[in-house]
Amino acid sequence: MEKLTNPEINSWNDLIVRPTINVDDIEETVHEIFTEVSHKGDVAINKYTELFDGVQLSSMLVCESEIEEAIDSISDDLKAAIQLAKMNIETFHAAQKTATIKVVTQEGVECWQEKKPIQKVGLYIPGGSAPLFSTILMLTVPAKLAGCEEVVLCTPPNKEGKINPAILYTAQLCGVTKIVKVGGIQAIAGMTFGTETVPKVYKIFGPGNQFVTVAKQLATKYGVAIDMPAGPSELLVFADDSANEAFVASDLLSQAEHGTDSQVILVSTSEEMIGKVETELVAQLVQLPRKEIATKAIAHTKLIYFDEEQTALDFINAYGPEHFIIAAENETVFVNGIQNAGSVFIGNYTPESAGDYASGTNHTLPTNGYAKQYSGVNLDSFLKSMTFQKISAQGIQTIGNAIELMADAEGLFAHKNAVTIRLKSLENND
Ligand SMILES: NC(=O)c1ccc[n+]([C@@H]2O[C@H](COP(=O)([O-])OP(=O)(O)OC[C@H]3O[C@@H](n4cnc5c(N)ncnc54)[C@H](O)[C@@H]3O)[C@@H](O)[C@H]2O)c1
Ligand SMILES: N[C@H](CO)Cc1c[nH]c[nH+]1
Ligand SMILES: [Zn+2]
Repeated sequence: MEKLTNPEINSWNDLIVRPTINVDDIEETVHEIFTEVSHKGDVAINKYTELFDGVQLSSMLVCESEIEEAIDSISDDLKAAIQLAKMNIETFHAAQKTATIKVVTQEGVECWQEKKPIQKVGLYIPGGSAPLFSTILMLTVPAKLAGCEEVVLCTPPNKEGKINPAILYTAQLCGVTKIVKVGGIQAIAGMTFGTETVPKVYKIFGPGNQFVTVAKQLATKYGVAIDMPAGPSELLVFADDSANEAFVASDLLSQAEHGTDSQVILVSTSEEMIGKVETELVAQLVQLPRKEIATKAIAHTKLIYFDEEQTALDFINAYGPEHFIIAAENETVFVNGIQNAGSVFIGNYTPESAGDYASGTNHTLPTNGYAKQYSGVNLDSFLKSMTFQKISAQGIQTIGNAIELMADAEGLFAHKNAVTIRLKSLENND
């Protein structure tokens, strides 16, 4: 952990760098695997599953009996919890539906915009260090609400070639019909190029480690869209003296336990609170089953003191955290002033875990500062906006001359002529 006091603005660029592996090294591996999967399909996928996941699979596809077995093995309490979360996520995402926008811009010129589902989508569900079945809810619920026709789910198998039962239960609950046992770069490559078993999709969604995130970014070069770079988890908490240090430490550890490359940061205008949280972190850390992972993540934690709330807020906006918790007396300043964050959690009783699982918001969010330009997954992520227009004879007479003049000025005669020919035809009929 590093403690900093009023860091100068010219040092912020260094402070906001995430503890990630060198992307250049990963890029080389990603390129290699993409090339091989594009040429050899399933053979290449199986090779990399054996290499990275340590298992040789007889079939990549999850079969019906595996799903039935999984359903039987999940407790009723867990099933009820998953169903409650699904209901809240559905309620929140269904409310994001918008009506068609229809406007008559000039008499006889009618324009409208409608949303259409992306027909084929691929969902990546992380499974390397923890089976994130909650991510299935976050991705399938909006995909189904949007009306996507083909939904394929990829997730890595364990060393026995199996998928965690909670992943299978949640997938069938959400109506996923194709579950492929493949993870990491090879999964993203499969959904990018299509193989004998993995369908090619139009857009890939979902979080993952740095290998997955770099692979998703490369997929865009091959014409596949992605939701956003959603890599190793991050949390930034602003806490003043009104915060509860035990709550703050528990939140920071909740994201630190995701992976050794997670980053959690505390920003405060109270030196006393920083000290209290530090003590709590040490006390709570030793009790965690995943303390080895969390300890490594906490090693790159920064505890930053600022004299002024406004400077603290400026720093937070420069950092652009995936998750931002506000535990402050003056919470409105932060709620109104935050510009760059994936998801915001307000007050002492809003743990980040609530958004991870069950409050209703989506947990697939931009990391590594991408909250400055990307939104988290939402209903619109699964839709495209299409525009339509219908112009009457009267309408083309109203705007035709403007089009002719503009086309002429751009030196595009054929554009101009497409209007002129119609105007002349109308004149001749008069
Ligand atoms: N930003 C978000 O919205 C969000 C949400 C949930 C989780 N996450 C993050 O997702 C990540 C999940 O990571 P994970 O590792 O547990 O699961 P994962 O499924 O993303 O990755 C596991 C796969 O990585 C591949 N792999 C492992 N080592 C490799 C190597 N050396 N070279 C090439 N490929 C390799 C393997 O194929 C393996 O199947 C965590 O970092 C977590 O913080 C982010
Ligand atoms: N915190 C993760 C997003 O960064 C999501 C998650 C899933 N399960 C638990 N947490
Ligand atoms: Zn989490």
